[in-house]
Parts: sequence; C-alpha cells; structure tokens
Amino acid sequence: MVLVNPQSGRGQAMSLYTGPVLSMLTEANISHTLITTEHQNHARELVRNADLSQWSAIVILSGDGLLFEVINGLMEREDWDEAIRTPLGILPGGSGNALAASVHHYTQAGPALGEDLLLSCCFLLCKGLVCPLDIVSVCLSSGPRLFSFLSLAWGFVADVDIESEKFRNVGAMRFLVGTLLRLASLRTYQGRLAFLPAREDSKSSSISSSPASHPRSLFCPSVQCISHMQRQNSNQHECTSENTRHNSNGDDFLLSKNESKDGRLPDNRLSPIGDPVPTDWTIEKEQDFVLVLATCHSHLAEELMVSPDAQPDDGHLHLLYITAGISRPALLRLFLAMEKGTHLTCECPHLIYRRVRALRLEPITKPGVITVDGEQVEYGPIQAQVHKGCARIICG
Ligand SMILES: Nc1ncnc2c1ncn2[C@@H]1O[C@H](COP(=O)(O)OP(=O)(O)OP(=O)(O)O)[C@@H](O)[C@H]1O
Repeated sequence: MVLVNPQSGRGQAMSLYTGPVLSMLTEANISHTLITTEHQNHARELVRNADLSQWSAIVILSGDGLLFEVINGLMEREDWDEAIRTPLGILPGGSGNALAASVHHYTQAGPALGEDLLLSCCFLLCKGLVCPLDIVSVCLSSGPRLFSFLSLAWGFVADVDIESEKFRNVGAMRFLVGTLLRLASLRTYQGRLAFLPAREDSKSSSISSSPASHPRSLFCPSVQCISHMQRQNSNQHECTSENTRHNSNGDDFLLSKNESKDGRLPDNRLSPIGDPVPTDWTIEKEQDFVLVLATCHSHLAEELMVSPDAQPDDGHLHLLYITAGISRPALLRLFLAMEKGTHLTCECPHLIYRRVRALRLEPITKPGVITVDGEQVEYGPIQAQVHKGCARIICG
C-alpha cells in the first residue's frame, strides 16, 4: 500500500510518485496499490480498518506527519501488537523528511538531499530489507496516549516548527527562515525535566563522542528480506517478534497484548503524571531552557542531524537540551553545526546531551508549544517511554 499525501511539502508528492518512484517500483517488479490521502486523518482511519493481511508493507510518500498518523492508526487497532509489525516504508515528499534522511544516514555514507534522497530511499524500498523500529508512547495530562516515532520538542525547535508552517511553499527552507526569525526574538522557557538514563549513560553526563565513530553494521541485527514485497502470510511477523524478544532484554516492552494486564502496550517505566517520577530517574533542577528536544533518529530534517549516533532500534530517546544564558551567535553556531552533526563536539556549557529511556517534562512558562513528531499537542506536562524495536521499518 503506497500512501501519497498530495498536499505534503510543496505539493509535489504526486509528481514524485508518477516520476521516479513509479519507474523504480516498476523496474523492480513491485506491485502496489496507490492511495491518495484526501484529508487529515484519512491515513489513520484507513490503516485502523484495513485488512493488513492484504499488504506486505505500508509505504508513505509524504512528510513525517502522515507516518505519525499511520503509526497511531495501527496502535489504535484491537490487534495493535500484530498490526504495528507491518513493515513501514518512507519516501520523502514533505518539507522536513526527518525519517527519510535518517534512513539514508543509517545505510549510506554521505548526505543526500531532495531528489537524491528520494532515489536513495526508493532504492532501499526496492531492496525490501526490514529492520526493527523503536516506538515511543507519549502521555499528556489529558487526552489519549499518542505514539511517536520521531521527536518530542519544547521551546525553540517546537516554536520554529509551528511558526514556519506558513512558509511551507519554500519547502525545507522554511526551517531556516523560522530559525532566523525565532533567533531574533529569542526567549526562554521555565520548566522541570526528569529522565530515566540509558543503562550505559547512568553515571555519565557528558556530551557524545565523535559522530563518525559509530559502527553502522550494528544497528540491524535481525535484518530479513521481504522478497518482492509479497509476504502472503504472517510467518514473517512471528519470526521478527522472536528476534525482538531477544533484542529487548525482556524489560522495555511486552511483546503481545496477551501479556499485558489491560490489553494495551504497558508504560512500565512511567508513573502517573502528577505522581513523583520513579526513584531510578534523574531529576534536573527547575530551570530556564531555550529548548528541550528528544529524538529517536539521527535527523530532524534533511539538513538537521541532531543525534548522529542514533539508530532505529537503539531503545533510546536522544535528549538534547539547551539552557538559558546561551548567546544568539552561539545558538546559531550550534544550529549551523547540526547540518553535519558536529554540534555535540562544540564546547558549549549550555548544551546537554543524554541518552534516555523515558522522560517527563513539566513546563512552567505559559503559553508555549510542544510538538510530537512535528504535530502540536496539548501544552502541559508530558512524559514518554521508548518501546524498543516494536515496529518495523524498511531500511537497509
Ligand atoms: N489531501 C490532504 N489534504 C490536506 N491535508 C492532508 C491531506 N492528506 C493528508 N493530510 C494531512 O497533512 C498533514 C501533513 O502531512 P505531512 O507531514 O505528511 O506533510 P508535510 O507537513 O508537508 O511534511 P513535513 O512533516 O515534512 O513538513 C498530515 O497531518 C495529514 O493528515
């Protein structure tokens, strides 16, 4: 199933499909059905009700917003634990294309932008190699739980994301325009942050090591091929679920809804919002932030490599926050360094980077903007937990 949002990015997704995408899929002999989304939440409703046994994969040709809908639609199903293992593919058609840029980064040396990125992702799609993908459950103080695959942002990044929506017609440049405008009216945000450190991070508070040093071959221990994208039965699901069980160390998520008390994916690392965080969490002092950003992937946009060491199923949120007191030039330097992912090696006392398994953010400054995967959500306390490798992404 190939889902195309004709409105995404600069409105060119349909011509990308009829051009390079269709010719590559045809050449690779991959039969598929094209579905053009007609309105917001169309994709969500579609996958919520679809007979998933008909499809070997769901491919998104759009921005990250459409994949957010698909993942949430899958998780809203009765059979969420099976549904979320449906292989997902991403082809860049939006203005940010964070997951597509990350998928390319995990598999290829050197950056790719625009049509090069599209061709790279389409090539990976034709190869059809499936890897585990982390999903993050996000709890707000009211409303239903959300599922995220990409990012949680508060402060500068969230403001730029939402404020730059009006510059959508300039494509990826909208983030640059938004960043410059927000820099001119730089503000800080008071709040409280707490997190559960990743195991290897629990005693360190330092910046990550060199971005280039990460061994790429480690990220995908359970790769398997969906030959010609024609999986006809659920054997593959069962096979991957066994692999995932071993990879998770048994404590980051439960494998099936039968193993959960209420039939839902349990957030075993979180205490209810309003209660104190669990005792093994780190609690930062209440302070002023310029931004708080937690990402699952290397890229936040095609030219914004925020967490170079991230892997699609590392079980971590890569938490990056900048505290008040940073100058405008220093902040601009950090954003410019993010083009190559070298910001983590900059000597900046206001920049803190941690790998975490769960976090809670309690904004005090009001009003403000919080985004999940680039979508604005209710402003207020928010907490999140990573569920390691419980979805599937066509990667390489
Ligand atoms: N036909 C449509 N008309 C209007 N909105 C749509 C349509 N189809 C899907 N949508 C909505 O458009 C929203 C944005 O889509 P998406 O994120 O994929 O593109 P984008 O915002 O251009 O990309 P990016 O997230 O990279 O900026 C989604 O929330 C989706 O629900």
